Amino acid sequence: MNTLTCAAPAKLNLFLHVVGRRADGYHLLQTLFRFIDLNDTLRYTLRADGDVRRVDALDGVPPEQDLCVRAARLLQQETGCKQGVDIGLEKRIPMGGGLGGGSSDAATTLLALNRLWGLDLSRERLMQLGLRLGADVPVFVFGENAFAEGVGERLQPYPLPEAWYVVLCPPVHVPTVQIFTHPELTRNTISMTMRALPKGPDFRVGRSDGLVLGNDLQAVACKLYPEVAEHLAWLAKFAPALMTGSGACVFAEFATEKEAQAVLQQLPPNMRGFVAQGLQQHPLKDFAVSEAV
Ligand SMILES: C[C@@](CO)(OP(=O)(O)O)[C@H](O)COP(=O)(O)OP(=O)(O)OC[C@H]1O[C@@H](n2ccc(N)nc2=O)[C@H](O)[C@@H]1O
Ligand SMILES: Nc1ncnc2c1ncn2[C@@H]1O[C@H](COP(=O)(O)OP(=O)(O)O)[C@@H](O)[C@H]1O
Repeated sequence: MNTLTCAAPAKLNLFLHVVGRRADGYHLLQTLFRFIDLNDTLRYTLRADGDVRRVDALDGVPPEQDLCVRAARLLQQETGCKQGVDIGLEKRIPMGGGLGGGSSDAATTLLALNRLWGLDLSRERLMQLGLRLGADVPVFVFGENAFAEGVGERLQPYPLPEAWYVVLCPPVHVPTVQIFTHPELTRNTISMTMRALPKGPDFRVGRSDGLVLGNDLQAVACKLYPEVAEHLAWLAKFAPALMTGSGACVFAEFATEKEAQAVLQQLPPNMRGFVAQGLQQHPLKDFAVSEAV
């Protein structure tokens, strides 16, 4: 086996609460991750000389900062592996939209090279390595829709119903760090247990009896980027609408693809968006093996 072609799916945060802050400044979150069927495609080809190379450029991301390259080099450092790889990336997930594309590319790289290089690291070990690359990486290695705590590394599977999403992409780039460091960010939402949430199959975005499940990063993002507020207001005419992650993308949930497409067709010409189906699990879920418990 010399090459592998693998998908890296996007995610939505179906809600996101900021419940505290760690001593190092990182924020403690509670969030619900859902994978969707918008993928980047990555192609890995073995190199015998030990080099890790991106074969096509990604706008605005120098190779040494590229999360795929960093993931591959981290694996080499940690395992002493002497093999290299050429990495091709077909980018479809909008960058900096809160859809987790960079993190997902990194997770897919860890999973794919673990196999291509024959490293045999466990899922848990790959998740630990992933966390060093970004707070969102572990869930993609975990491979299931999940309730996440901590900075996103404490994960419990959360099965979700079939659903379609209209996702709108406001034409702005929202830097994650700008939202998390904003003085007006609220950081004291009451923490809850997963048992307080509706049972997975009953979960509906914005319609969870008695519980307010929003995105605590949204108010600051809307203040700094009025385009985010405008896109939310348009989508909210059809169904409860929320921002994903630190933005800028916003989404609403629908029970059928037909309903979602009907909304997308009414999108004004100055707005961009797409329809995506919620996945039940990550396409590479079976690529890693968990440690025995
Ligand atoms: C907000 C979320 C929700 O899923 O998603 P995105 O909007 O990025 O998709 C994530 O927590 C983002 O995770 P990720 O994009 O991996 O962030 P990182 O690279 O680890 O962090 C970027 C910067 O954001 C701040 N940060 C990030 C995560 C966190 N829990 N607390 C923070 O304060 C830190 O200042 C950090 O330096
Ligand atoms: N392979 C990659 N794909 C996308 N972004 C990357 C990648 N490698 C590094 N980055 C950097 O990570 C930033 C965040 O990207 P991304 O994960 O797509 O968005 P978000 O964190 O908002 O979900 C990008 O703006 C880019 O500078």
